[in-house]
Amino acid sequence: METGKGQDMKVSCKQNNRERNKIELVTRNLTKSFGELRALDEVSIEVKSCITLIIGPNGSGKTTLINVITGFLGADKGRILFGEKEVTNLPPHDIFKQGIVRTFQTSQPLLKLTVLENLLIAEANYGESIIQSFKRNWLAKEEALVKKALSTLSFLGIEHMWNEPAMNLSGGQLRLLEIGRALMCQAKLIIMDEPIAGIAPDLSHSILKKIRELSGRGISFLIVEHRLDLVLGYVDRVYVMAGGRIVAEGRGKEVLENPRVVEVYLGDQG
Ligand SMILES: Nc1ncnc2c1ncn2[C@@H]1O[C@H](COP(=O)(O)OP(=O)(O)OP(=O)(O)O)[C@@H](O)[C@H]1O
Repeated sequence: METGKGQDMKVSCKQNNRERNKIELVTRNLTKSFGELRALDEVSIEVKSCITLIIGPNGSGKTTLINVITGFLGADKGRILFGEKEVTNLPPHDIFKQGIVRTFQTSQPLLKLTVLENLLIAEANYGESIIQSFKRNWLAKEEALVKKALSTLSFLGIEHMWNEPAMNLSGGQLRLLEIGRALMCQAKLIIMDEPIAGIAPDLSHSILKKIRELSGRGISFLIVEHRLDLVLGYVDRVYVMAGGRIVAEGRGKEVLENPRVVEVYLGDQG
């Protein structure tokens, strides 16, 4: 990994409180409708440089929020700021270039590539400047890139699989690979939709621990996850959505004590 950019996996750089409270991403009154349905209704959140979790019953607007933040859907109203920069309704590739990286399930063609190739491709996709510098000094660049990829795999604990087709990885290892691909893209904020869905508890805890460690090294996370029993112990801030609105917010497990949260979840079961 590159040194001095907060992503060197060998360097411990625990954040102080002020850094952890730095606001990375802000949404202000974000609104999105599908026909008559208001999927997002004046959603205002602050994602600080830590782990922020969004929870809520099915259909409450969590994925729509992620889609609008990452430019996959346009907002009807409202603003999104990343650092000082306005990113509202920018196309996905421009939002990606700002350092907001969304993880996706590894696609079918990528599953045929090796684990290492998956990381190298992620970095190569990062933008023209890298491709240009690659042309200028390709050997040194390639060496550095492979070193960075192997270091990332080692941090994630899947370095022994480097030469295996990604399709040979377990579900949990694939999630780690998705994180690895985001790290190769110099992500400042990683957005993950259900990172531990369908993963056994032991491996889920391993994934969440890695996320926690990365957060301590300056990478922010915005996570949507339904498995509250597993995830709540790892996050710093929780927003609860229902009917397209933020109905509660709090720190970790304490949010579940909020009567409004109990109400929306009980309503979901009924
Ligand atoms: N492309 C779309 N066209 C029409 N309606 C949509 C579209 N995408 C989402 N919706 C609707 O918007 C509402 C919010 O959906 P969204 O997927 O954001 O909820 P969610 O909280 O992510 O749900 P889940 O936890 O089940 O994934 C739902 O009523 C959904 O049916």
